[in-house]
Amino acid sequence: MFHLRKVSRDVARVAVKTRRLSSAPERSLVDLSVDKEGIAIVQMQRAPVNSLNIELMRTICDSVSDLEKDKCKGMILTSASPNIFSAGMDLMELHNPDMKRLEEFSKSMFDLVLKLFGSKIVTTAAIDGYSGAGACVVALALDYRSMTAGKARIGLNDTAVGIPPAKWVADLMTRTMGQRNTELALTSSFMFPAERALQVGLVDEVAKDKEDAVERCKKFIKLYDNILPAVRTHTKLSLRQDFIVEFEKNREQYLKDFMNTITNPAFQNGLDIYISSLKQKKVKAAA
Ligand SMILES: CCCCC/C=C\CCC/C=C/CC(=O)SCCNC(=O)CCNC(=O)[C@H](O)C(C)(C)COP(=O)(O)OP(=O)(O)OC[C@H]1O[C@@H](n2cnc3c(N)ncnc32)[C@H](O)[C@@H]1OP(=O)(O)O
Repeated sequence: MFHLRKVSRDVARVAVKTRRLSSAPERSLVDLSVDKEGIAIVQMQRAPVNSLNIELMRTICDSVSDLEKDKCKGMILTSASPNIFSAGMDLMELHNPDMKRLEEFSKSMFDLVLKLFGSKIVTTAAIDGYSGAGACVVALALDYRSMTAGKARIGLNDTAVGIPPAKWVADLMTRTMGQRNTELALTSSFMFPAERALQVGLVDEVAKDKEDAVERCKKFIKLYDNILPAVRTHTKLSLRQDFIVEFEKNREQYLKDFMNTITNPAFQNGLDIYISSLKQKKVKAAA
């Protein structure tokens, strides 16, 4: 939890609205606060591993929209879970899914990626722990990433579970890491420690701990203090327009591809085994 000296009225309104959007009224899925300089911290708190289900993705998406409306300077996406930024897509959403919900899930995922990638404000992530697959995609959609050294790993491990990454996912990674590094990362499903992630450009800075990661994000956001926000946004979006246009154009196809992948019986069998192995790990650890 961050202790902020002053929270504006606007921010209080944002926080209330965000809380209402949560699927669990008694406990918000994100903790949202804004400091006196207009920098927001959007802290995911969907225990135990911040797996991205529909509700968490929508809550993040709506939080960013609210921050944009309130003309926030920038946002820092981070996590309340110790040692885990996010475990990626919620596997329970993908396992024996209800078709209607799966479609909603897919839409929420696309909406989130587009919202983050095309956001008017400066978007950053303080990554303090595991950030695999879907979580890495979310991080890649932001402007800047700082990651703590140590046990934390980041990467797109789709091929390790037998799935070729979607074209838009590869495109997103290529924009950040270049063709060669993306090719190596995606074909090997390598999960990068912070120092290696920095070398290939997957993250921008290595931090010593979460607090340091957050501070580095703030410093990055403040780099824009002397640039007119409208000019910065215009420049950013004109450089990103090709990806956004291509995504919108192919969105229906991406949806179909996603639905086909998930509903493929071979994928479901593999997922069965994968989920059992995750549960088994816990049983073994307890023994
Ligand atoms: C499938 C995509 C097709 C193509 C789509 C196209 C584009 C999509 C964009 C990119 C694709 C993304 C796909 C994904 O993101 S799939 C998810 C990938 N994530 C993982 O494989 C991570 C799996 N989890 C772990 O490795 C570990 O849990 C950990 C995150 C490293 C944390 O380890 P630890 O602290 O030891 O905690 P546990 O392992 O004991 O887990 C606690 C608890 O949480 C459950 N859990 C873990 N991960 C997930 C998850 N992703 N979804 C749902 N639930 C998860 C785990 O089963 C434990 O539950 P129980 O307490 O009930 O046992």
